[in-house]
Amino acid sequence: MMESGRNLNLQEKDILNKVLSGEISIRKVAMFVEDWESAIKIRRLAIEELAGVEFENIQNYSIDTENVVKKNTENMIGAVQVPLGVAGPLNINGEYAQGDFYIPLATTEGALVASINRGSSVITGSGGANVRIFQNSMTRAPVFKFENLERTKKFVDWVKKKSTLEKMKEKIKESTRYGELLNVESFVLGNTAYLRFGFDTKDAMGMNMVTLATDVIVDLIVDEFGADPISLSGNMCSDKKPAAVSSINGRGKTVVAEVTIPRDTVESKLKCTPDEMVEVNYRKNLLGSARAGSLGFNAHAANVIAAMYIACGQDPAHVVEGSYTITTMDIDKYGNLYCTVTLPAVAVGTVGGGTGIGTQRDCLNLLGVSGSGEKPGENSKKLAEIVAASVLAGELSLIGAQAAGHLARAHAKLGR
Ligand SMILES: CC(C)(COP(=O)([O-])OP(=O)([O-])OC[C@H]1O[C@@H](n2cnc3c(N)ncnc32)[C@H](O)[C@@H]1OP(=O)([O-])[O-])[C@@H](O)C(=O)NCCC(=O)NCCSC(=O)C[C@@](C)(O)CC(=O)[O-]
Ligand SMILES: NC(=O)C1=CN([C@@H]2O[C@H](COP(=O)(O)OP(=O)(O)OC[C@H]3O[C@@H](n4cnc5c(N)ncnc54)[C@H](OP(=O)(O)O)[C@@H]3O)[C@@H](O)[C@H]2O)C=CC1
Repeated sequence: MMESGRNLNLQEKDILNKVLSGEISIRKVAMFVEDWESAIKIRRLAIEELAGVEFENIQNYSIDTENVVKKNTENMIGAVQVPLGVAGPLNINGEYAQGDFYIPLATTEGALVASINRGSSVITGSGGANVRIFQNSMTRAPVFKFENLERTKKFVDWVKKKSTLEKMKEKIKESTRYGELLNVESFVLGNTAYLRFGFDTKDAMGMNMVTLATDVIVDLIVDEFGADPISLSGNMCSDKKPAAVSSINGRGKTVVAEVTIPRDTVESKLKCTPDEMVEVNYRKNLLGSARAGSLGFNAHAANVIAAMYIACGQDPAHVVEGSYTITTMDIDKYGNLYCTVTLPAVAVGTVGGGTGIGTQRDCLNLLGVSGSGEKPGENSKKLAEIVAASVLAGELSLIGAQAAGHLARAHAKLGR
């Protein structure tokens, strides 16, 4: 356990004083000390002085800071901890995820882990969740401006040519070993054109990878067509913002999970009937979301996705895309409950980003997906399937609780 305390050597004291006097900026502390731990300690003590607070906890952590300060977190001063719960076993019959899984959930919302645990037990007792990935394409969309419509049209026609796509595919080899350009779609608004590039990023979630790859493609476009690039990201991607384009066309992995739950299991485990659940799903998730103008038609996909993403070192901002989830519930011909969740945009990786940090790596290891897959891409697909099955568990339990009239009771008992 790292506890870099308040003891400073003479050199560190001198630098702290210079930070406090404004001679050295917080950002540049690392340039004046021998190791990154000293820099973290000096910054934290400086912030204590400047803000008039005394930290009691953030200095205690087990993170290997060398990699974190280089790759993840600028101006590091410590770490916050999020409690980790586990749900499961959750039985999954996916193409990549097969068998029983224990789901790591980093959350402070009482009743959430219990809910996913209940959903997992219902799914596992019903023979498991079937899961399939229907699309795999991480997007980045630069924006270009043209002097007039004629030139805009010429640009879009040029982009459509097979030979242009081939050149772009070749060009990105300058920037990535694993990334592959799959396709490009053009969107026009007046004299502005957006190119929405789709990439296979293998085991990386891929946003850094595709940003760098798109940058070299933009160089090619400038050289070969002479277009005026306005921004490397023009929001048609659409990264970390709710957008119909990502919900409809998909972004990252598009994943669907299904389960059929026997009527008596619904009654004994979820304390309601399949018919009551279908009614709640229809009037709440479908009609209620439509009336609200929502892009998501689910109960709390974001809850499950946030807890898993934080546990597994994913970028939590991509919870936005996770919330496009659509939940369906029907009664099959035997009177059992048939439930599906469709997640159009799951942005997950098992290499890069926060996946290398020790505690997050432990969670990925728990799921058997840390690092590169045996065949690159297999681990991130397995993780995406596990995320979808976990969302299915969360939907079943919460809709069950609302159908049984247990939502408030559960949160009164477990959440306060
Ligand atoms: C809380 C339960 C699960 C109780 O559910 P229950 O059926 O009354 O509890 P039970 O004691 O009969 O236990 C049934 C199973 O639940 C699990 N379970 C039960 N308790 C625990 C526990 N302490 N720790 C771990 N697992 C637990 C466990 O799997 C257990 O099976 P067993 O192990 O006994 O064979 C249920 O009422 C429930 O799921 N409620 C919904 C809670 C929920 O999903 N909250 C999520 C947050 S809500 C929110 O943020 C979004 C919202 C609501 O605003 C969105 C919207 O608009 O809808
Ligand atoms: N830059 C941006 O605009 C944005 C960045 N982010 C951040 O980006 C980070 C995630 O980006 P991401 O690109 O996933 O991660 P990294 O930038 O960490 O890149 C992943 C690296 O892993 C290498 N790699 C090794 N093995 C594999 C494998 N099996 N499959 C794929 N790649 C492999 C790739 O090499 P190579 O490239 O040579 O193939 C790549 O360089 C997160 O920290 C996130 O917060 C989020 C949103 C936007």
